[in-house]
Amino acid sequence: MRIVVLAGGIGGARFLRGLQQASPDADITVIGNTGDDIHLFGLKVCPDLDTVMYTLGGGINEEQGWGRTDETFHLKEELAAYGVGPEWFGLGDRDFATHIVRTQMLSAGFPLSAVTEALCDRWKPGVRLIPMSDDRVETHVAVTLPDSGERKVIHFQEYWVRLRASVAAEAVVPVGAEQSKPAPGVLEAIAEADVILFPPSNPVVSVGTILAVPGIREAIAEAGVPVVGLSPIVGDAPVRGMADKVLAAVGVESSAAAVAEHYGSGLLDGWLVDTVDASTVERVEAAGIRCRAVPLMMSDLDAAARMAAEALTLAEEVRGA
Ligand SMILES: O=c1nc2n(C[C@H](O)[C@H](O)[C@H](O)CO)c3cc(O)ccc3cc-2c(=O)[nH]1
Repeated sequence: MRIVVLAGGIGGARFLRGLQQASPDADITVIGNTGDDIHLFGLKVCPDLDTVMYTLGGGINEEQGWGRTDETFHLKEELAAYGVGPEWFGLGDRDFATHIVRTQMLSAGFPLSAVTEALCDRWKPGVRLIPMSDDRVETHVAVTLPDSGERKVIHFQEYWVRLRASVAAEAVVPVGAEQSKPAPGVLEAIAEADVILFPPSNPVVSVGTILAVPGIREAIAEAGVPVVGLSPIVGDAPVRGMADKVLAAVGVESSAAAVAEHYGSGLLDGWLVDTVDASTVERVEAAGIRCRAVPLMMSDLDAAARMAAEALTLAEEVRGA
C-alpha cells in the first residue's frame, strides 16, 4: 500500500513512527512542511524535516521531541560569547552538523529535495521524505507587542520559541508560498497514493502551509483516494504545541469539529476525533466527512500505532462506501 502523509514536526513524526509499526510493509512518502525553516548563523535550518528524519532515524531527543539525543551546546555558547545570537533558539552541536551539510549542498546548487535525500541516506528513516517545495517559503506571524504596542511581523520561530505564542497571532502568512512549486516527486506521490493521511499536526502552520503550495491541495482533492485526518485538538485544546493560537488567526475555533470543517469535505473524506469529543461526530458527518471517535493521545509508540491503524481502517471504510 502506498501512503502519503503531510507532516509537520513532533506530532507528525510520532504519528509516522506509529504508522510504520501499524503497517510495516507500506510504502510511505512524507511531504514535509518547510514553512518553519529559518536561516541562522548563515545556515539553513529545517526543523520539521529534521524532526521527522531524527525521530524515524533514531536520533531524536525523545523528551523534547526536537533536536538531537546526547546533545551539547558548545558552539552556541561560543557564538553567544561573541555576542552572536539569537540565544533563544536552541541549536546543539550535533544538530549544527546537519545544518552545515545542508547549507553546503544548497550553496553547491543542489535543491532542498536532493539535500534531504542525502541527509536521509545517513538516517534511513524508512520513509521517503520530500520537502513540500524546493522554493523558499517562510511562515511569518503578525503580532502586536504588549510592551511597545508596536505591530510587527515576525518569523514563525520567533513567535513560537521566543514568545511562546504568548501574544495573539493576528495573521499567519506563509511568505513565498504563492510563488512556490511542489518539489519533484510531491505531485507524483499524491497521484500514485492509495491513501493520504493528515496526522495530528498543526492545521495552520504545518498541514496548512503544505496545502498553501499551489497544486498540492488540488492534487489531493483530485487524487480519488481516501483522505483521512486525525484531530490535533482533543477536548478543545491542542494535544501539544499552541495550535489554538494560530487557529484563532485564521478564524477557526479550537475544536476537533471546527478543524475538520476548516479542511472541508472537498479535501477530507474521513476524520478521527478523540473519544472525549465523541459528541462532535455528528457535526463532522453533517459536514460530509465520515467521522469516528477513538483514543487520540499519542502517549507511546503502541498508542500511535493504534491511531494509525484506526486511520487506515477509516480509509478502507471510505473506500468501500
Ligand atoms: O521550543 C523550542 N523548539 C525548538 N525547536 C522546535 C521547533 O521550533 C518547533 O517545534 C517546530 O518548528 C514546530 O513544528 C527546534 C527544532 C529544531 O529542528 C532545531 C532547533 C530547535 C530549537 C527549539 C528551541 O530552542 N525551543
